[in-house]
Amino acid sequence: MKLDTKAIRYLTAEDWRVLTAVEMGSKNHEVVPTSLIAQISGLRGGSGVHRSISNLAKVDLIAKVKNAKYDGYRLTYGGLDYLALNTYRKRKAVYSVGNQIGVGKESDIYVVSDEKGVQRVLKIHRLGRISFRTVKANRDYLRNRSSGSWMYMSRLAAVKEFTFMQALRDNDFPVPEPLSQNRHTIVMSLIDAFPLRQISSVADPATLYAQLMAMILRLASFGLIHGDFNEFNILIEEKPKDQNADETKGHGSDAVTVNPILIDFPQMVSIDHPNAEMYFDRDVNCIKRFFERRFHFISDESGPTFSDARAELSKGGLKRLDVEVEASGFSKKMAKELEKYMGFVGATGDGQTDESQKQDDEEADEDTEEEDPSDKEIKDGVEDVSKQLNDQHGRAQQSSDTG
Ligand SMILES: Nc1ncnc2c1ncn2[C@@H]1O[C@H](COP(=O)(O)OP(=O)(O)OP(=O)(O)O)[C@@H](O)[C@H]1O
Repeated sequence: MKLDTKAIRYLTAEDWRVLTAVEMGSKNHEVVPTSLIAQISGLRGGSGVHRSISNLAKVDLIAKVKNAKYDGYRLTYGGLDYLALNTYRKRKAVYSVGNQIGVGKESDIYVVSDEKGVQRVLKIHRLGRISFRTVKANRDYLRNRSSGSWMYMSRLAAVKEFTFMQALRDNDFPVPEPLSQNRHTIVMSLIDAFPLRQISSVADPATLYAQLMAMILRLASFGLIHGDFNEFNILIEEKPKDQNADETKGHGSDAVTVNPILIDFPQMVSIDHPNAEMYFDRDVNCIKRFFERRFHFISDESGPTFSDARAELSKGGLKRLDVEVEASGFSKKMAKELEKYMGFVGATGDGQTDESQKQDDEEADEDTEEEDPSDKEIKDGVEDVSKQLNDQHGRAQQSSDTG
């Protein structure tokens, strides 16, 4: 679905209250009865509630659902988008929404501006929008999920991305600046660069290759494995070597430095994760394979191994970011829930070969029974996340399940 902001300026204060009420009601009702919407919004009795409900339904921010027992409404992704945008507007994080610049498998990327006209990136997570082609085993499971459970998973993905981006940025990793997070979305700085995937040649592949391998190892030294390190998730920023250099020298091989920027880490895991070694090797091999195919570059060295990664970690002296993120907003419980989902959709990264995809599908198959989250779990989860989101600023949560 597309983000269509046309209707946003026509919503009245009452419409916003009703939209918020539908969201709140969704926490424990898959279909929110009209009477509950009226009650939560505090607009009881007047014709206002009904007018707002019909306004919101007309522009698809809520949708009418006929239940066996009663009729009611559910929030749509459009409604959730509007609520997030309204929060950003109040926080002065986003003033206007511009063009869509990216469509990921499960996200939409927009350029937005703040009040001063500074451009930023709004990333909207849309889990559940997977390509059913790639999902063999769990097709029915996925189709039968309620929209609320997708929204919940999308929130988890946004919280994960924001928490990791903050931790990485704080430790001088080249990632966009995380600016704000709300619901299923994040706002980050705009990187003026192309994905590695779109780059047909580089002046010095050996240097870029070494930079990328060093980044994989440096992540490990902080306790992290990326898990999806590939040409889609790395932007290549080219900067003149000497900012004051004479422009007439042009941008030949000596005139630019090449900075890889990591923009996406949907599968980042701890180096202590049971599959850490597999993820690590896959990251290394992804880059090797890409450099060979695209730049016909083969390194003399075999590339870092998982024991190199472990050795980096045991040098010590650095923070354990895998532990830090758990304490600062993305708990182990949230990680597990998101991982379950990833297992279901076989969402194992852009850079994977068919073979490993097949393997993952088989693994997901075996786990089907056990991994079906109940409605209760989903509801509890929604509450957890709302709490997390409310608490997010400035508080390092003591997670009870860090052990
Ligand atoms: N901060 C940013 N600055 C500039 N461009 C960005 C930024 N973030 C994302 N993009 C653009 O949007 C595209 C998709 O972004 P991203 O990889 O984060 O989405 P995704 O849904 O995770 O994609 P997929 O799962 O298909 O890899 C990127 O390839 C890039 O071109």
